[in-house]
Amino acid sequence: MKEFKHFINGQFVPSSISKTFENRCPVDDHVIGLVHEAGKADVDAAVKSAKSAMHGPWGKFTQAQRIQLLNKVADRINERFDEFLEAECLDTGKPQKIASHIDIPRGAANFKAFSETVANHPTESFRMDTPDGKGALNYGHRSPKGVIAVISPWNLPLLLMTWKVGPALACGNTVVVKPSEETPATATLLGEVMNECGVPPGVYNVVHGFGPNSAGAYLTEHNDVDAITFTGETRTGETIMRAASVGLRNISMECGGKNPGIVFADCDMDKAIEGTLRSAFVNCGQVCLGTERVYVERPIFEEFVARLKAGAEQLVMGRPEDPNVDFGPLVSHSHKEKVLSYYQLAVEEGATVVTGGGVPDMGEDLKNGAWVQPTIWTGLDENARVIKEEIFGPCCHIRPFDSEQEVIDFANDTPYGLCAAVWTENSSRATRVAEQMHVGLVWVNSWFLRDLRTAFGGAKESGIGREGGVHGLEFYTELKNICVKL
Ligand SMILES: NC(=O)c1ccc[n+]([C@@H]2O[C@H](COP(=O)([O-])OP(=O)(O)OC[C@H]3O[C@@H](n4cnc5c(N)ncnc54)[C@H](O)[C@@H]3O)[C@@H](O)[C@H]2O)c1
Ligand SMILES: O=C/C=C/C=C(\O)C(=O)O
Repeated sequence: MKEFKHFINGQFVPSSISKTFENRCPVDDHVIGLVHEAGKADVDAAVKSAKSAMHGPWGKFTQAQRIQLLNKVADRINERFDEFLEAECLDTGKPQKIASHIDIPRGAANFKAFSETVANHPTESFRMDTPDGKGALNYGHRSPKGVIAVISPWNLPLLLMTWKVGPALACGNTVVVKPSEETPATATLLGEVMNECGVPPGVYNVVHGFGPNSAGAYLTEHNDVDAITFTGETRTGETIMRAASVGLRNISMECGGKNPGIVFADCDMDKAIEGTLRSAFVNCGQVCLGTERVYVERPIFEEFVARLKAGAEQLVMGRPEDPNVDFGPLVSHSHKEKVLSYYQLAVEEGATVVTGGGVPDMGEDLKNGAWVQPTIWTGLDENARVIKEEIFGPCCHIRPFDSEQEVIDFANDTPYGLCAAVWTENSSRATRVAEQMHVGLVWVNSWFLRDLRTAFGGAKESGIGREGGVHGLEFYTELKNICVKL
């Protein structure tokens, strides 16, 4: 039986409390392996090793040396691409067709992109006058924060974890990663890659386990953790912020969303349908940036609903390794129960089910998997819970609108503020609407088109802070002003 151990100080180590839990594949519920659960002592050891590594060879590396090493890590992920792909798809059930284009290449790219940013970013400098006429020179100096705790979710495990580990290491920090209990595999595999590339022991550590009273809580409450970067649910983010308040440790929060898609009658209909289909259903709807509320201008409403329904019904479900498959199961049975409870609630709240709404018949072979149907609703009131709460499944509600102001109000009427997609061929309108969205990211005539140099993060309950490009430097480094009297 495969075992997923902690990776501490360059070594794979078992649970100090001799506890393991099963890692199951959501495609058919088979057991992939046993995950070692961290006790407090394991987390202590990981944090200690990360702290010591700051004072070892890693702490003395030049920026160029660090960058060279991280480029090597990226290359090695690509060399072991098939292993990462298989591990990610077993854990999540997602189609290889998707993970081979998104998760694994981005997992590697995250190490290169942030190295480049750090290498090429200037620090500020201000020359000032002084009464003696000789002046003074101020300049900014960035140093690593220290030990960064990385708490990551299960939906894009390698991508979202390396999106934080890449910049953290590029800036010279060390990390302790707590991957989601649902998806321990790729974070563990990355430990092997770190060793193969010669990354010093203690720079990258992984502890496995759950949130409350387990690895997640032990790590975020640990005194020697200098800053915490988190991606996951907003309510979990609140708990982590409370933990971070002790010792006034910095946080970066990327949380939930209930993102609107706004489709104007003057859109390119083919593009809007293709983009909305992806934004609602890719990764079985388990993307924080996904669209769960679609607003369509009334003249094209009927046609849009019919075409989105046709597209949803053409999605091919099946095993990850089948190249024709574009739709996998949800990540787990507990998540399936949550999503199905919203499918039921939608009907209770008065929705018309346009397509889906239940569990597909996947045949004998896959009957134990966490499968649900892609689902589209119409007819709900804007105050319905299904319109207000993040479901994180392959579903969306479509509502007609009559004016630009009306749809802006609908779109913003949510506690979340992660992203929005606007579909129109009128560029003035696109800009006008985009600027009025209370979110961190807007896509016009596209969705999930990512340039790693740009700011990424959410407004309102979708997050605090921005990562990406130079923006991550604010979080991953301590900026010091040095004033030199001339
Ligand atoms: N904004 C973004 O960039 C972004 C990206 C992806 C996912 N998400 C959000 O993530 C959620 C789905 O992921 P999830 O279900 O894994 O989220 P989650 O909040 O349940 O778990 C995320 C991580 O936090 C850990 N955790 C849970 N409780 C904890 C605690 N008390 N202390 C410390 N750690 C704890 C979990 O073990 C896991 O590793 C959705 O809400 C989605 O919108 C946001
Ligand atoms: O589920 C959320 C997806 C987030 C994507 C990114 O953070 C990214 O592309 O960098």
